[in-house]
Amino acid sequence: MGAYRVAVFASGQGSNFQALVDAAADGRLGGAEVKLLVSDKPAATVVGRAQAAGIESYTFQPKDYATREDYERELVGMLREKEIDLVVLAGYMRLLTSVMVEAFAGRIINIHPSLLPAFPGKDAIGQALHYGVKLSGVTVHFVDGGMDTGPIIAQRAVPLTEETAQESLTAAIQAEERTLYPEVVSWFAEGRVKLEDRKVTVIQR
Ligand SMILES: Nc1nc2c(c(=O)[nH]1)N[C@@H](CN(C=O)c1ccc(C(=O)N[C@@H](CCC(=O)O)C(=O)O)cc1)CN2
Ligand SMILES: NCC(=O)N[C@@H]1O[C@H](COP(=O)([O-])[O-])[C@@H](O)[C@H]1O
Repeated sequence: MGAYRVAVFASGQGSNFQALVDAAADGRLGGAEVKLLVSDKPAATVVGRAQAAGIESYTFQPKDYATREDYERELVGMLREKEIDLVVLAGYMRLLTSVMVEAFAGRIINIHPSLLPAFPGKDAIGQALHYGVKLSGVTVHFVDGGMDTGPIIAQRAVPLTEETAQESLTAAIQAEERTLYPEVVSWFAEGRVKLEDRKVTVIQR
């Protein structure tokens, strides 16, 4: 049996992508390999990170397709052809339709910069600051048909003080993300994640 094959979907800077690539190189990804980067933003920084790491990237522009389903059907075909085991969304800023969600049921995860179900969607950090929470954090969850509504796999808390501003909270959250996401992917590579209804269990080694 070959290595556990991961495709990362990203639209922006790619710090989570880089953390996953670095973890694989350091042997901290449970034997998984990042085999592909997919981006809807061909000029995004993350694409340059993939090129620098020697990882294949596939970019597309949603405006070139009549519907989301059209480009997702192409993505599904490619992911199957490359025998991808797990789709890891890492700052991928497009809603997935049932085409992707059903084709990779139980094999698509996302990282979100809040303690879901609080502050789903865009600008979760800004939402948390505006609300005045004393504790925010990071969530890794399964991706389902809703926006950030899938079963929760792992969470890490990040405290706020009166001095916490957007920049410092973003830095603290992204530091937690860079540690948590590789750990969660390694659990999948080791076959230790079980999902029953909405209950997620990670089997201890
Ligand atoms: N079916 C699902 N798809 C996605 C999920 C999910 O839980 N279920 N998570 C998101 C990630 N995400 C926040 O975590 C997110 C993605 C997309 C958007 C959004 O408003 N996108 C717009 C386009 C924005 C743009 O082009 O810049 C859109 O899709 O029309 C907000 C939050 C990933 N997908
Ligand atoms: N709603 C999704 C969302 O807000 N995702 C967030 O986008 C950032 C991507 O950073 P990166 O491109 O440096 O990995 C990450 O902080 C991730 O949690």
